[in-house]
Amino acid sequence: QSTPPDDALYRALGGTPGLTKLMADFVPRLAADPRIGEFFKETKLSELQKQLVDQFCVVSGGSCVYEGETMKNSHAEMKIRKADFNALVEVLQESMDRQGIPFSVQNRLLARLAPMHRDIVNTR
Ligand code: HEM
Repeated sequence: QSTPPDDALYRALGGTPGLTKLMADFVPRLAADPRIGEFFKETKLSELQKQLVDQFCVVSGGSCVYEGETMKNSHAEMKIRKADFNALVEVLQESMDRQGIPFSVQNRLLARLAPMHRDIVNTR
């Protein structure tokens, strides 16, 4: 018998409805960000938004299926610096603030995203 997934963080984020609202705010802000908006100029934002909802659901312990690419493959063609990664995290924090997500919940999510920098940041 397998242990049930710990979905406490997923629930604290408001489940799929909460994540859907969060990404609806976050993705347009990313695309408009003066520091990193340029990266997204060829991106179909509605598709990215959907992939992010699924990915954040999985990362936070919800029972979703993420069908997108690995972080390594999806970012390989872009030259992403640590500063770009940090800028994205800042925009995400702004969006989480706007959704009223408590700071402790924000930090639990960010702790699960942080290790992804190894696959995403590929340029000095
Ligand atoms: C924790 C940090 C990040 C996470 C969790 C993340 C997650 C994702 C996901 C799930 C996708 C979709 C992959 C797919 O459709 O198969 C994606 C695509 C993309 N990411 Fe990230 N990403 C992160 C950081 C960054 C950073 C720092 C940049 C650039 C500043 C960036 C730029 C992009 C772009 C431009 C695409 C779309 C590629 C396309 O048009 O198909 N990402 N990311």
